[in-house]
Amino acid sequence: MQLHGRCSGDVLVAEGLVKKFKRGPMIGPVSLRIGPGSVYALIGPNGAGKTTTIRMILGIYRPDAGYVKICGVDPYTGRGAHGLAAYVPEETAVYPRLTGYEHLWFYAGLYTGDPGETKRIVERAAALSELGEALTRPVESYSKGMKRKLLLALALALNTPLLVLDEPTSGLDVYSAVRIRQLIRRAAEEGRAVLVTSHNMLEVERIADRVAFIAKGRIVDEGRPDELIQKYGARDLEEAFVKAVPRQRQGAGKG
Ligand SMILES: Nc1ncnc2c1ncn2[C@@H]1O[C@H](COP(=O)(O)OP(=O)(O)OP(=O)(O)O)[C@@H](O)[C@H]1O
Repeated sequence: MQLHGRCSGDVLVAEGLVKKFKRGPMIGPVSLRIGPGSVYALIGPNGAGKTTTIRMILGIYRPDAGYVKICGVDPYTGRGAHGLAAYVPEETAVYPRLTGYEHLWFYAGLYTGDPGETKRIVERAAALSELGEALTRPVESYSKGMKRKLLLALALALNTPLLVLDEPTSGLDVYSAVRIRQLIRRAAEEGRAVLVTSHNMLEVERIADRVAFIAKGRIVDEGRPDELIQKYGARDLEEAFVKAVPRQRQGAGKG
């Protein structure tokens, strides 16, 4: 597998990102960087601002302050950003009437205009999904976990420098979760930069090279899992997180 030579230096640079919701809290400022070959985990309580941060990074929300560069390109203005990031949101959105294969062809075709490359992505995603014959059935017949596996397999099969996975293993059975974690590590070994959110601390300890604790819309601490565990005198990352983010600092604050 070819490394992602399209980026020199960090794949993702996010600097001082702020989002102020009209009727809601202020998220940020948030800054983070992810280099090629690295898995970066955002950990935080419900409502801390993880998904909002991801949406700003991907150009879905325009930040009120700060900037994002993916391989040097601003994803909001869009010019040259196509094909730089693959994203699996927390809520799995699929077209119910399309079969699994039709989904793969549709999204792979959006990613690349090249028919040969589209076919390679579809074949790779089909194999990674392990959905077998089910890929010929409409997605409305899939379980929640099967839909998730389909979209994860597609994102893993795309050759984007940045891979963003919002709670990737949520709702997956143990075997599938173990496999997805292996595939996330493999994606990093292939040179991709991976941004994940997770509420599963054991998972984060296993897959992440760096971790950020986020609370009330801000990054409270950041480092390698072992560094954070040591810094907080904790037995594991879960304990370090609970020490770093006391309960009253959980959700995002009002702007
Ligand atoms: N479109 C919106 N309008 C107003 N407020 C919003 C909007 N989207 C998110 N928020 C608020 O911003 C805060 C952060 O939400 P966000 O979805 O980023 O949290 P999260 O860390 O991803 O949470 P979870 O772990 O529950 O998925 C919450 O208080 C949420 O209510």
